[in-house]
Amino acid sequence: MSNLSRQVSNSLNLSTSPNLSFHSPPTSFRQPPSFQSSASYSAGVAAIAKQLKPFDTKDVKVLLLENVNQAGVNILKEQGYQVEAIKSSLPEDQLIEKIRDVQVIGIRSKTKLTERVLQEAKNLIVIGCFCIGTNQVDLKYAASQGIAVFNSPFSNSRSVAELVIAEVIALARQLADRSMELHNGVWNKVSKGCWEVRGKTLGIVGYGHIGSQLSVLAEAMGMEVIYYDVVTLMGLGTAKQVHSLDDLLDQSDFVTLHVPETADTKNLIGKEQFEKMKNGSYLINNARGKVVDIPALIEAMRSGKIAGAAIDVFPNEPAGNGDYFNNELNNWTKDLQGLKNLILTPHIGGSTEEAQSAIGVEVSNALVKYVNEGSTLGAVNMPEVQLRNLTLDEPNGVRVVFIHKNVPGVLRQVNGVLLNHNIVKQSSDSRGDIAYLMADVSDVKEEEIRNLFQSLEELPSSLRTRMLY
Ligand SMILES: NC(=O)C1=CN([C@@H]2O[C@H](COP(=O)(O)OP(=O)(O)OC[C@H]3O[C@@H](n4cnc5c(N)ncnc54)[C@H](O)[C@@H]3O)[C@@H](O)[C@H]2O)C=CC1
Ligand SMILES: O=C(O)C(=O)COP(=O)(O)O
Repeated sequence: MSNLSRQVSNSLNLSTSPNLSFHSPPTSFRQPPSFQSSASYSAGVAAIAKQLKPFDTKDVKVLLLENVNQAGVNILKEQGYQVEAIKSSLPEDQLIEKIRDVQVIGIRSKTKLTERVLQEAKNLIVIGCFCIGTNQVDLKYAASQGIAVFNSPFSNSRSVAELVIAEVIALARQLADRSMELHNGVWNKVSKGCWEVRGKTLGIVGYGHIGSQLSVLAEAMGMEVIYYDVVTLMGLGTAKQVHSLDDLLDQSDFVTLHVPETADTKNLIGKEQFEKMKNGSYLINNARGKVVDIPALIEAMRSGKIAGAAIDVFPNEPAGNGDYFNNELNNWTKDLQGLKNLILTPHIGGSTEEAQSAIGVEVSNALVKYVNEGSTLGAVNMPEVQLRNLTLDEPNGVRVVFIHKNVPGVLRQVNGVLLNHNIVKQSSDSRGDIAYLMADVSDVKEEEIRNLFQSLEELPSSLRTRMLY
């Protein structure tokens, strides 16, 4: 089959453009990979894994926004994909224009992939969030269109935790103000209102990857650590979980937020919560802009209730470097900029060389595994399904990926379509309304692929079908 040319139209969801012709992967893509399935070994045959490619890889169009790290860009380019990498996010109209054309999009925290945008993304099969948060993507709608979403769940956690440590000390010592004053020629040597952090209590809201990492670092500096989380979690070191957010606010000298943006965390910290915090305590927000009611923070800082704050994330953030951060973006910006002992940073919590290259590699590899092999391992909106490799000694093997509504009777229908072929292996799982099925089928002739594809697409439960070979 490898030498046959394929004419398969875009309506089959096999490629981007209706007019493209499809060819087998070049032989250069069939290098023996380092991984061989354990089953092949156990059979005593060192079978070579077959490198699956859905289409001539240069037909795969990828749009990367928000300055995705070069290590990630390179991985996608090495596959032969057509990669367009842009340093900023795009206004919605330009995003819609571009997303229509691509199978793969990579974004960071800024680009909103709403239902409105995704409705236009007719060719899109997968989204890579080159960051932790996935709140910027309508995950449910994406799944309903058979679009898988991947992220990097912890590659920048350490970077955020270290930034918080820096901020805790900087706030306790009013470091940003002193530095700013001296930049302006003012010598202001003060100790009033400046503290050591040793023995102070750090209250962590959200004890996940970042919160728990931070917990360890803070204890090493001699801080007491308490945390609040909706889930009961084991504290690291001597950190203790408290029963409620109010308990945490009541006991903490520093409150730091590490929750995702959800309906429940919107304005989690507002006027009422500031009143419950200790007099002269500090707030740090590296989570998401909407988690804190900023006008309420401004009031609490003006009154002296809150002695300092560090804010890295904002409800509306500029599209890219060099853009203005002013009242047009958020109508309280000027008031915020006028406050003392307030550290403002441009969403740099995860912005380190280490984190960005690790994220680039991790997410790009997940995208390649999904595009080429159908593996959903690590997907955030689909069940996780993967199959061991097809091997080169299985001639004319085809991998069927069938994303479908999670309703009764589908497996019977799919196996009905595949009736005349040997299903070498099959795996299927569901997550909410969506189910994902992969099957490796042997001895499929070139001309049969289209028919199998069409028969699967015609099943009432079908959301998206892909044939990899
Ligand atoms: N400033 C930056 O550059 C970065 C910001 N982030 C933000 O930090 C967030 C947290 O990241 P991770 O620690 O990796 O996430 P995670 O998912 O590992 O942990 C989040 C924790 O928050 C808890 N949680 C959820 N809702 C809660 C609520 N209402 N009250 C209390 N706890 C709640 C969860 O149970 C979980 O333990 C991300 O979702 C992202 O929005 C992440 C990386 C970089
Ligand atoms: O990882 C996250 O969720 C972050 O907030 C970091 O976002 P960024 O990649 O800097 O746009």
